[in-house]
Amino acid sequence: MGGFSFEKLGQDGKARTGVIHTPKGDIRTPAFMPVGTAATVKAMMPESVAATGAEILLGNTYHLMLRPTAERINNLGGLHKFMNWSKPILTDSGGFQVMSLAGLRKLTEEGVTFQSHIDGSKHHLTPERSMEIQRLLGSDIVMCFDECPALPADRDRIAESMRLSMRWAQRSRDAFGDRLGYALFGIQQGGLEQDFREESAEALKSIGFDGYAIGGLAVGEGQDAMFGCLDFAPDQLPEDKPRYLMGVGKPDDIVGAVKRGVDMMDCVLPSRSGRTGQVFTRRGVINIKNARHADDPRPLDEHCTCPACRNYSRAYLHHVFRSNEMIAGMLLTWHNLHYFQEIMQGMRDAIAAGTFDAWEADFHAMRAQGDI
Ligand SMILES: CCOC(=O)Nc1nc2cc3nc(NC)[nH]c3cc2c(=O)[nH]1
Ligand SMILES: [Zn+2]
Repeated sequence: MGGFSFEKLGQDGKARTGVIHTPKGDIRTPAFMPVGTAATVKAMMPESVAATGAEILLGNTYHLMLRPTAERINNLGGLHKFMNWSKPILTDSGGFQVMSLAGLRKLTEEGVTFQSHIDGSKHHLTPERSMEIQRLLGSDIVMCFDECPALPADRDRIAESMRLSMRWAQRSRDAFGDRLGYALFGIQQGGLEQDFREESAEALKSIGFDGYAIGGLAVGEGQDAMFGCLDFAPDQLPEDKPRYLMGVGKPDDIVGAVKRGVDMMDCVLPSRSGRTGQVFTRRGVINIKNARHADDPRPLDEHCTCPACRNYSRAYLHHVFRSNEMIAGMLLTWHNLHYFQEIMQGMRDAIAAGTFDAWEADFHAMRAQGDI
């Protein structure tokens, strides 16, 4: 079984396209990862997720450690077998979700103690425990245990938090050890500050990782500030390793990030929106709940080849959504995930052909059109 490697196949400006080779399969980049929080991409069967074109999905350490626990999943053969997904899985380290979901948190040099949002039980996460949990799950791409500071934060707080994350990155690396075929990604922090981001990148490079994530963004700073940071942060990271931007995002966020050198992203948006009736299309967003769809015989998107667009009218989707039928979330999630993968495929092809700028112009022009 081979190891883990990143093969760059093309570049257009700062945008790159390539393949991440892993023992569980190849991941073509730029790649979008659906989020499978509780060992399921909500409202989707795993084979449906694969049918959308997804080649890797994300699992959440915080949720799985609380329920059903990493030990139970390990005893049952690991997360791939447990959730019937044989392709690569990336798991987060839990730090970000502890700070955003758990109760009664206490952050120290050692790690984080917190109360479960499910039953109030007390738990402790450290870099070492996070590595153990992700190993028990059988994760193919393991993330360092980090701390993501809530914005806005002053420079001293950002520097202090980043330096803690860098000490935790070293401890994560030491605890991860050498696991052939499995990857450990470091996470750059430093807020929107170019000097702190540089210091963080240097620290991560001196430790050495299989991939480098850009953390601390998509936390309310807004697209302009995020793109401003992405105008320099990816270039601070090794150019021969995958760059992963967490928690992004809307279609135009994704395009802007790839344009600036990002290779991988994850976001709950397409799946969560699918369940709330928000539909993403090449010409903009449709809110299927709106009464104006009640008699509309057209598909969501006449060019889309997903099951929702091939077999159902907007009128039907409006009806089942309004009736709170499960099929609504299933079909709208499937469409959104399919559309997000279509954006990624379009960018991979355009970067390989050296036509990214034209592709991007067309992407934005299509969305400018009014009523959809
Ligand atoms: C997914 C791997 O990330 C981690 O293990 N830590 C981490 N996760 C983040 C998730 C984020 N989601 C958003 N917006 C929706 N911003 C995020 C930042 C981080 C982060 O800094 N660090
Ligand atoms: Zn569709």
